[in-house]
Amino acid sequence: MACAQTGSGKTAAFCLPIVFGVLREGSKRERHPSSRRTACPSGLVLSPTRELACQIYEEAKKFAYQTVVKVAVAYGGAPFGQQVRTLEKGVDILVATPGRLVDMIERDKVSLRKIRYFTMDEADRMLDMGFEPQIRKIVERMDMPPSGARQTMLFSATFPDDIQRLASDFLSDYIFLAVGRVGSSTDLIAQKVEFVDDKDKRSFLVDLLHSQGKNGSVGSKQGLTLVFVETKRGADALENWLLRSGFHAIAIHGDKVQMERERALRSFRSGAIPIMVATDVASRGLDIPHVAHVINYDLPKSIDDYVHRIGRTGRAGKSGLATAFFNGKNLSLATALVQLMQEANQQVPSWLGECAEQSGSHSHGLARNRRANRFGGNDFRRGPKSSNRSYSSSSSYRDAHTYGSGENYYADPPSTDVYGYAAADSYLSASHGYYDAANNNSRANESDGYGTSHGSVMASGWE
Ligand SMILES: Nc1ncnc2c1ncn2[C@@H]1O[C@H](COP(=O)(O)OP(=O)(O)OP(=O)(O)O)[C@@H](O)[C@H]1O
Repeated sequence: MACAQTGSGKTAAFCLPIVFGVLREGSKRERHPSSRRTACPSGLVLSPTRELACQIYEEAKKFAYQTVVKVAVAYGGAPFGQQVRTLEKGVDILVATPGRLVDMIERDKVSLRKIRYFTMDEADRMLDMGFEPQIRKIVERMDMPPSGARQTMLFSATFPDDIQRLASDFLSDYIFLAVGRVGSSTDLIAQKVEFVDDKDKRSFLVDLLHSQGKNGSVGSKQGLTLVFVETKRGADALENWLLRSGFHAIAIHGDKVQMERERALRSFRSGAIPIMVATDVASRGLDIPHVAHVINYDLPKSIDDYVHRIGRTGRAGKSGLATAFFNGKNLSLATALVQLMQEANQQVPSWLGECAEQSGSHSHGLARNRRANRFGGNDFRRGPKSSNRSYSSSSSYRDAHTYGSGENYYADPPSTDVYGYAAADSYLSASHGYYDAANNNSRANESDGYGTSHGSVMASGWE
């Protein structure tokens, strides 16, 4: 179970080991004994959205470049037959969205019986209410080898406790790996919050875009702006409004046919259309290099969604800007937003601090939970109290607690702040289990020698 901030390079972190594993074991590209046409990949990567599946596929192909490893993609909204024909030629690593995968398995086009590497990207999203039944079906009822017989990797920038608990059903004896402050946004993103009433949002947005420059592009020609709204209808309406106001804008949401979605993304990515209005379909995983500004025209309900949305900028060591329109409807988010901004060294407007205080004990409670859940490599197996525990010595902690597998496996931080966020750059990792490289600037060069039974664990930051 691996957590690292948005834009820090998780795709490579799961693709490379799979490609390496397939190469090491020799690409067999097996077919099902009873049906020569059924593909039996050894690696499976699941993604919550079609666009993200395509992006992972493109990345995985690069990592497998000039090797015998074959990568394929299967996602809904695109012609079934075409994808099947590719699979029939043989595939080692299949990247898929859950719905299309289930369809392919049920039609005997794919079998999971040879899976050795199973990855869920955006795993917390994959295991929330929307996807969990499908994932359970894929993992538990579709011939996939059991958890001990395959390597299972779950990746996300956010990992709430309840989802971790659920995820452990799919894992056996696993390591929790955290790089950076889990669930937090990177301080490469400058976060601004403006108080804007619903009725003023359009004119506020237009002013903001005008101040950015011609056509709403940020700075240089390629500076792109991504505007998040709550609903599909809202996305279309705002796209129309922006077009009528003289901006080049395009909308992307789940009600558009796949070709339109892909066209929108292509035009935005290339800079031909510098403003994209999106629902949460574009909030996770998408890596669009020149997104300079993310605007939360409508704030999401959960702070984790906010973290993923603003994470479309400030990627791969670059800086970015995120602006949120906040009003009375967003009070329940105030406390978590204030905390998040403080943790990322952002200036919090005094009125927002007051909103957080006014929003009352309910959200304070939420915030406390979040704090306990978020930092210091917040492996839920450590228990809720761990965030406030002071670690006087690693051995006393190790003696006091043992998790799941019955092994002692800790990487105890020499010191933690009140969030349980380890201040140290790196520290011991024991034989198995929990590992936390707590500093985003963790030093790859100094991180050798973390002897784990899985081999050494490298934590690479941006410096
Ligand atoms: N070692 C590296 N050096 C430079 N760039 C890198 C490195 N690793 C990854 N990148 C680049 O960083 C960008 C972000 O990577 P990636 O999309 O994998 O992030 P992520 O952690 O999965 O983010 P998210 O949580 O938003 O899905 C990509 O453009 C990728 O090519």
